[in-house]
Amino acid sequence: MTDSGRSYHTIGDPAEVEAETESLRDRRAAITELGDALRTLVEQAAATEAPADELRRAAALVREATIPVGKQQRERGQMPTADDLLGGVRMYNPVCGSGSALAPPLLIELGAGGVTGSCTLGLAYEGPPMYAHGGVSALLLDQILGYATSASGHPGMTVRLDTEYRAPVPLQTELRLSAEVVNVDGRKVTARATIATAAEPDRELVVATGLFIALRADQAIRLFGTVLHPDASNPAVAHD
Ligand SMILES: CCCCCCCCCC(=O)SCCNC(=O)CCNC(=O)[C@H](O)C(C)(C)COP(=O)(O)OP(=O)(O)OC[C@H]1O[C@@H](n2cnc3c(N)ncnc32)[C@H](O)[C@@H]1OP(=O)(O)O
Repeated sequence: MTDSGRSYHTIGDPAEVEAETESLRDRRAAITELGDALRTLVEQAAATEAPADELRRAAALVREATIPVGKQQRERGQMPTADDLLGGVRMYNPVCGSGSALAPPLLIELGAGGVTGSCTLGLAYEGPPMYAHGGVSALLLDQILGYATSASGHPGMTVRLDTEYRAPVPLQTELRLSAEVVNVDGRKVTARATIATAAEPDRELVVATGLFIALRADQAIRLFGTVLHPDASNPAVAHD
């Protein structure tokens, strides 16, 4: 989602996302700046035909860059301080996070009947020559399916992802994704998502159906422990 220069993984009305302090805003902007630089590096490294000495020079520069970035590292059980889990801000989400070198990033918008997404995949995501790796398509689809279930008020975890690859997904081409919830059966939520190109949005290249399960409180505690702090206000936890 982007507004006033922000570009990071968030869901919901930005006005409802917790008020950003000036320093948090600045830190998120810096995380996005680093993410942009990393994505450029990853893409150029996947496309480079530079000679060996230039590549070794680049490797030395990158190793140098890891020194300031590596100084203060969080551990697995700690959320990034720039994140707002319940507000939906996940700076390093590998699909949408503006701080992630892995994320295209996929930009997601909430609509009336579901969610839509857009991104362009570079050569770093290549599977078959000129086309996206099938696992990358599944990654994008799982994410947008998760958004659709959350946006419908039924967040959960993916337990099943059926993916039908009808045609290859072209690289360096603007893509359109969409997802909507098609069934809610207690804690089980089914959603459908598609990938198409922006030029031909009705031609479904990849179609996925995802089954999501809302976690019981005991499951959330077992899986996420102190990271999630499950309580009555946590919408990801089913209370039955
Ligand atoms: C901010 C918003 C954006 C968020 C985007 C996120 C998108 C990304 C989403 C993900 O990638 S989540 C990560 C990948 N998923 C996982 O790691 C989940 C791994 N699975 C589990 O940990 C457990 O399956 C889980 C805790 C979710 C559920 O526990 P159980 O497997 O014990 O299931 P449970 O006993 O609670 O069963 C609930 C119902 O689901 C059914 N079920 C569970 N797994 C199933 C399955 N694989 N296929 C079909 N049905 C399944 C189960 O049969 C049962 O049906 P009934 O109520 O009719 O008896």
